[in-house]
Amino acid sequence: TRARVMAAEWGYSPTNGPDVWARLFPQAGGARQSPVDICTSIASSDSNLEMKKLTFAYESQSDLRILNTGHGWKVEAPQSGSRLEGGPLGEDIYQLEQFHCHWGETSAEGSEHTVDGRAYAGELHLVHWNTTKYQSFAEAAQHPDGLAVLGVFFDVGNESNDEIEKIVSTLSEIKFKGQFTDIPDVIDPTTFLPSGLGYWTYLGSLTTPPCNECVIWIVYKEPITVTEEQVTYH
Ligand SMILES: NS(=O)(=O)c1ccc(NCc2ccco2)cc1
Ligand SMILES: [Zn+2]
Repeated sequence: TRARVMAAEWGYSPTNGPDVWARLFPQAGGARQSPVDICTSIASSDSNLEMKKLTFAYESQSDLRILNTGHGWKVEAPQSGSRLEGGPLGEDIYQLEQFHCHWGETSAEGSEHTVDGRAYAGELHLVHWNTTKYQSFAEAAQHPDGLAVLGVFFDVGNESNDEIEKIVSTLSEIKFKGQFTDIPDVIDPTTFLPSGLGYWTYLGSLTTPPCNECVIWIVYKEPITVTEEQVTYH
């Protein structure tokens, strides 16, 4: 049926894009949908967040599987030894499940969140789930505090990012949606994070179908620098 075809083919065109996602993914019409435009003038600084520092600890992994999602790349990186906690996350521990990026046709746009109306060239998402309260990623994605996603903006500059290079250097092997390959290099997700650890946080959702309203968003203020080649389709 049309419903099945639609569910398989959500995208970003006028006929299958965000404006019609709610027809098949009811949560897309909800009250806490992501992405949002971050208006820095009304973002309030919350003293308790400073009290309880956000801390993270990741493992380095090799032979991670990278998938062409049709909208960018996704690296499956379940890390039982990883921990994200503190800041807006209360007393719960969140564990890394995967990381992926959103980018555009040109480096003029591509990020999902915008800051005072400004889009960045792209955006990296490190997706974590609440292992204190839930038994699996899929279960956590059904609850308002189930996931925590770290967002890092990509700024285009002259220096390439060595860790991102390890990832995008494999894309020539997975030119088509659904293809995957293994990244031989050792990847340490810590290296994706900017040096300045200031962030904005809000309660939101998955930014793509099924658009579950289950994400505590933590978006770093400082972008990381990548080259044009590292953040555009080619
Ligand atoms: N861009 S994002 O970080 O908000 C994001 C978007 C979609 C998923 N999908 C993973 C999923 C959860 C339940 C069913 O499928 C995961 C993360
Ligand atoms: Zn994402």
